[in-house]
This record gives sequence, C-alpha cells and structure tokens, in this order.
Amino acid sequence: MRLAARLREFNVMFQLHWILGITAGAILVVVAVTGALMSFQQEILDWINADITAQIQQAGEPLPPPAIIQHYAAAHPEQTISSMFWRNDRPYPVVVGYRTPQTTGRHGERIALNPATAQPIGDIRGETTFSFIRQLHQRLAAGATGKWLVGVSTLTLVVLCLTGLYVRWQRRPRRRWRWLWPRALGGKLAGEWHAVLGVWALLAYLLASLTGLWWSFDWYRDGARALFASGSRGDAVALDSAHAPLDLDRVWSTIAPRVTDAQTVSVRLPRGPGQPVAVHFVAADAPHRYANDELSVNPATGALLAAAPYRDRSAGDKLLESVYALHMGAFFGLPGIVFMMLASLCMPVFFVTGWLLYLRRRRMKRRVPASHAAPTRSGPQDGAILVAYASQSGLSHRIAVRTADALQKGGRAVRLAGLAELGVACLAAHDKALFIVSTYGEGDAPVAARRFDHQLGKPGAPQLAHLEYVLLALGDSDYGPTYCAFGQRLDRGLRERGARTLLAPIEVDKGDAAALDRWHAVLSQSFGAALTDADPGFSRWTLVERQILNPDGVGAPMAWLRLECAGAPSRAWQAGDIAEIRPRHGDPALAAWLSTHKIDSDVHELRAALAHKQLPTRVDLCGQTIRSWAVGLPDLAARDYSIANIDRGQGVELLVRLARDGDRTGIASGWLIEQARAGEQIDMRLRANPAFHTDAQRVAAPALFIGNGSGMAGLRAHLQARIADGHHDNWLIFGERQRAHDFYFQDEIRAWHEAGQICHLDLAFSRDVDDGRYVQHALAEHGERVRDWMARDAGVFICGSHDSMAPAVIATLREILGAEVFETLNIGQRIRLDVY
Ligand SMILES: Cc1cc2nc3c(=O)[nH]c(=O)nc-3n(C[C@H](O)[C@H](O)[C@H](O)COP(=O)(O)O)c2cc1C
Repeated sequence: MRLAARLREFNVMFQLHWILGITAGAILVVVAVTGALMSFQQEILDWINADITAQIQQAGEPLPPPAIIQHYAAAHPEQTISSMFWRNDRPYPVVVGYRTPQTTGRHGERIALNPATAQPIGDIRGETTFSFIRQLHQRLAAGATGKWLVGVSTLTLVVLCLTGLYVRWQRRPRRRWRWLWPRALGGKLAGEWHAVLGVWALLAYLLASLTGLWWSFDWYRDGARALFASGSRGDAVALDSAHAPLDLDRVWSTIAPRVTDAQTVSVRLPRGPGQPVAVHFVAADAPHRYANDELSVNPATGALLAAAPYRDRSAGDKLLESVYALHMGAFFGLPGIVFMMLASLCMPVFFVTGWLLYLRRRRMKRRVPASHAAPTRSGPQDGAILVAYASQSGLSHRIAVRTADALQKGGRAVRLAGLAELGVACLAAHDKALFIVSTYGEGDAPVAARRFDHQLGKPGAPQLAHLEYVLLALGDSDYGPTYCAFGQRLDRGLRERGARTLLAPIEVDKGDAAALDRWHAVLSQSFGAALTDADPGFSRWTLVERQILNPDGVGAPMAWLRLECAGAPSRAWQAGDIAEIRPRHGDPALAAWLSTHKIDSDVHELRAALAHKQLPTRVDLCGQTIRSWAVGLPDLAARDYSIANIDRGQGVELLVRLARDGDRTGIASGWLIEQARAGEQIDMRLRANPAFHTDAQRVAAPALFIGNGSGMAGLRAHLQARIADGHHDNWLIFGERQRAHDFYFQDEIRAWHEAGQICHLDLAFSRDVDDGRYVQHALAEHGERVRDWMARDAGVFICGSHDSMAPAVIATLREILGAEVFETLNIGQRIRLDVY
C-alpha cells in the first residue's frame, strides 16, 4: 500500500503546483519583474542623472552635514528637518527629510541638495518611476488589498517551490546533468524548460519569498524576531533630559569620527522629546551594502548613548539586519544580485510555460465537446441526456461523440461521459441515458469501465427506477459465447435495478453498418436527433511504400507500409490512434470465385462491386440481376491497424502481419502485403483511440512501453511523440521471435537508446537460443525498477497480442506491484492497452 499512498501524495502535490501556479502566477510575475528592475536601481539612477553627479563634482568640497542642515533650515523656517542621508563613496546629493504642518504619514517629504552649496538640486530623474515600480512590487500599487495579495502570492511561491521540487524529484531524470540543462533547444519543450529553470531558480525564489514575507505580514516579522533576535539590542534608549534641545554641533562631533569612511550615512533626528538621534551607517569594510552599524546619540549633549556595530552582533541579529540584503541577493555581493535578478526575470517564463503545459493537458483531455463535464452525483441535471460509453479501441467512443453531437444539434442538453469516470451512483442524476459499449477480453468490459461493471454487479448498487435507457452493444460474433457479453450484462444489470429500456439493445457485429443505421433511426425517432454530418468516411489513400521487415525470419511476413492521403489532407491523428482499412479481395481470389460460380468475369463494374463484398459460398440471385444482387451483399468488415508513426506530413505508417490459415492468406493482410502495388488506392480512415492515448494529465510522466510483434507500431508512435516533445523517460520492452530478423526499426530504436531518448531498452527474443524469453520475463527481471517508475507517476502502454502477450504481462505487473496497487493503477487508467 506504500506505493498507492505515494501515488496519492504525488497527485496532491502536482495538482497543488499547477492550480497555484496558474492562479497566483500573474501576480508573481509582476512582483518578480519589478523586483528585478530594482536590483540595480541605484546604478540606473546614477547613470541617467550623470549631469547631476557632474554638477556636484564641479561644486567643490561638500559642506559638513550640520552646515547643510543649518543652511537649509534658515531658508525654510516653516519646515522641520527630520532626517538626512548622504554618501561618502561617490558624488551624490544629500537627501534631507522634512515635515511641514501639512505633512501627514510616517515618512514626510524629501529633497535632494547639492552637498557643496546646500541648494536644492532639482528633480532626480527616474525617482518617480522607481517609486511606482516599488509600489507595484510591494503592493501592486493597490493599497492594503494589493499588499495582502502580494503577501498571499509570496506564500504561494514557497508552496510552488516545494511542490515543484517534489514533482521534479519524483520525475527525476536519470542523467544528473539533466537536472540542470534541458535536453534540447527549441521545439515543444515547455515542460523541459519549466523543470530545468525551476531547479536553477529554486533557491532564489525560496530566499526571495521567505524574506519577502517580512514586509507582507506582521505575524511573520514578529515570529522571525522572536526566533532570531538575541534580545541584547534595545531599540529605544531612555534619555535623562526629557526636553533637551538639539545641539547639532555636539551631535556631529560625536558622529563625525565614526562615519568619516562610511559608504552611506543616515541620521534620524528626534521627532519628539526624550528621543535620541539615531545614526545608521554602512562601514567602508561592511560585508554587504546593507550591513548597518548603529549609533544612538543624546541630541542635547552629543553623548554617545549606544553603539551597535554590525560585526559585533549575534548571528540571529545579523540575519534580521540582513533581511533586505538577502531579499535582494546583495548579501552575496554582486553575483548574488545578478543571480537574483536573472531568477526574477525568469518568472514570466514559468508563468507562460506553466500555462502552456496546463492548456496542453486540457487540450489533450478535451476529446469531447465542452458541455460534457463530469456529472455530479445528485439530483437530475436539467434533463440532460446521458451519453455514456465504454470503449477499448475507440469505435464506441466515436459513435458516442457523434451521438452526443447529434442530440445537441437537435436541441437536447447532453452529458457525454465514459463509464470510466461515471460511478453507478451518477446515474441517479439522469432520467434518460444512452449507453454505447463494447466487449473486450473474454466477455469483459473495456478496461476503463471495469469498476463500473463491478459496481453495477454488487448487491448494494442503487435503484434506478427513474432511468430510461437505450443500449448499443459493440462486439464481434467470432468471439462466440462472449459476443457482446458486457453489453448484455450491462442491460441486465440496469433492468435488475429498475431501469426501463426503450427498446431491445442493438448489437453491432464487427462495426456492422446495418446495425448502426438502426441506431441512427432510434436517435431520430425517439430523440429527434439526426446524424447530419456524415460519419467520417473512408478517404482514398495511396500505398507509397512497402517493405517486408523480416524476410528470412521464421514467423509470418511483417510488412511496413506507408500511405499518403490521395485527396484533401486527412484529419490529424495522435499516437495511439487507429487506421481502419476497407479491405478488398485480391484480383486472383476474385477471379477464382467468379470462375467457381460461373459468373462472367469480364464485366469491370461487377468486379469492382464484388471486390469489397463478403463473397458467399452459394450464389442465389432470387430473380435479381447479378449487379443488384452484388450491390446488396454485405461489405467486408474494415480492419483496424495501430498507426506506427506521428503526423509529420509523410503519411501514415502501418505494420501488417500476413495472416495465414493453412495455405490461404487473410483477405486484408494478403491483399495489403502480397497483391496491392505501389500507387494503389486504398480506402482508409483514422479513428481516435483515447484508451491508448497519453493521459493529458501526465504528458511529462515517465512511460513504460511493452509490446510484441506488430504491437511495435503503437509503441513506436508513442515513442516518436514523446521524443519529439522532449520527454526521454522512456522504457521499451519489446519481444519477438528472432533478434536477427524481428527487431523492427532496429536502427531507429538503437539511435534513440544511444541518445538517451529511451533510457531503458529490454529485448526478449523467444526463438533465440541465447535468449528464449518473452516480454513478461524481461519485465519480471526489473521488478524494483517497475515499482520505482510507478511511484514516479509512470504510465504503462501495452500493445500487441491479446492472447499470447497481454495476459502474461498483466499478470507479471500484478505480481510486481501487488493486486491492490495494480487495481488502483488500472482503474486510474495508468495502464493502457491496445491489444488485438
Ligand atoms: C482483444 C479483443 C477481445 C475482444 N473480445 C470480445 C468479446 O469477448 N466479445 C465480443 O463480442 N467482442 C470482442 N471483441 C470485439 C470488440 O468488442 C469489437 O471490436 C468492438 O467493435 C470494439 O469497440 P471499441 O473500439 O469501442 O472498443 C474483442 C476485440 C479484441 C481486439
């Protein structure tokens, strides 16, 4: 159960990370960018005010500070001077703070004076801009609310750092340097940059946020003081003389020798009786530019009341004194400031890449119209008709999407949902439902619907007397006793719970067009919904290339085919999707059948009509002409093939194994491999297969690919997609008969492996004397790694033979992970199948 708990923990961390990121991100961008702009505020101001500096230099020696105050005070008797700031390390105006009777607020007014003349120096360019930038940084220029928002966002940044680090650790790259450098430049690498820059910026963000909170929340500041202050420094110094008048010359004679070499000096004059003169200065040899020494001076006598040099303070006091320096990075000198600034400038990159990742996940998730949100668990929902599907290879899903669209266009409120995300209890929320389900395995529900299947069969399942439904069951009568078994079980379960069916379930054998027509008729008669837009029909594709991949192998020939769309560009597809091909009889087979039944084989039109039809063993025209009889024959069922590549404008690639029954070859595979010539037109359409897509929530999670034979097709498409997207946590376990003949796409796969784009490659060749293993054996050898990968949020993709491979692989996974964890992962659709 430890693994299951870790998986839950991961989900919580991940969700927290992206939800906080996309909500607080915009504020963090403002705060970070304004912070970066302030990193070199002083240098920028000096630069744009170079003329003022020159003016100061030309004016000669600076006056002593008391003289400046006296000059200024004499000229402005209505003002009370409250503070003075000057620099010794470079030519710079003296900044005098003063108050008038009209002044409100804590800080009063400020004026810049020429230190040599004590005359006002005029406006310092850029000061107002920087003051606004500071306002934005501290409070979004929006008063107390802004300050609170900045504070909360700063707290959020701490959580983002910690959850980001956790997610990165769980999905840690195998190679160390990849923590710190992305795998490639450009391309769709939002996730890679997000993660790598995150590691670089992490310390800076933690430092900036943990110190930034100092200005956001009183409780934080008080807490820090309680934790770190030594208590040896009292701020207030009690004075004997309550009403002592200020004697600037005496005060200055105490201060002057101590601050002659100081970089900067700030003097605060008493605002009321009983207060000392407070002096803060940064000594010439101070460890950083905000390491202030402090003096407290009696305003009347000039006696030194207290001196607190920075270097003599306790570590805790130094820390508290250095909060600003840490916040700015100045604590670590110039490199610290530069690092902090660059990290802050990266914040928009996180925001943008974070959103891109979020939108990508959403886009991938949105396989269905927007109104198909997950149903809630209570109360009928605005009369919405539920269209519920369970699909393993995408056909039921496609019919469900079209059905939902048709109902919506007919003005009905619709909720489209997979049984995977519906609990039985959700049915209470609807009084009308359409179920479109297929059967898999040996009469099982498709993997994603197994929990629903199980729930419905349990004695405590809720009553559904309010529910009316129609059911479309997809299956294949070749499976004999388990034909449409799940559809029938679902129908029984619903009826047993009191639900009423509006008509007997419609069974669709191998995608039978006549049964689907009946479904369309039901939709239009019972629900007023016409399927106006035609089912994406077959398009004409051209067979461009074909190659037998295992010419001398012991197994049946495996062909690689490339087809290009002959007409308008076909719809886009994604890794995991399926190509449906409408097969035809090869010319020799058709000629043989025609001659057996003594039908005139020279009529081209007739041959064309018969080529796509199921040819009966007996010909009984029942009075029809041979042509109308031929047209009425059922079509050959379309064949499904996993698409073996991603869409790069080079057409669709497939792997087709030649099927053999004694000395007869399969109709479709025989035609595709042995008879169709390059340039031949082939009817094909592409079908989305969501059950074998990458989970939109976990595109960047590691992926384990397991398959055999032509299952390489589905795995290869996924590998291509992931590698193109910069996701290299790929583990491929592939099995066939002989390494020398059956290692399909060997060059490509080896190159990926050598480039680190597949980090683990395990091969199993059952007919090789030095091997003799199957994929499940290769899997079993790496139990520890499997557990580790699953804990790192990995997804498993299994593609290939349903009979010989999938059950054994599933049993091995169950053994490695434990039945309970396996079920959790299975229900969570972390294990995805494309088996046939
Ligand atoms: C591995 C495998 C097992 C299947 N098992 C059954 C079965 O037991 N009974 C049945 O009626 N159809 C079975 N089928 C056929 C599917 O139900 C049929 O192809 C259906 O159209 C698939 O619909 P879907 O694409 O929505 O999953 C099976 C198909 C495959 C590939």
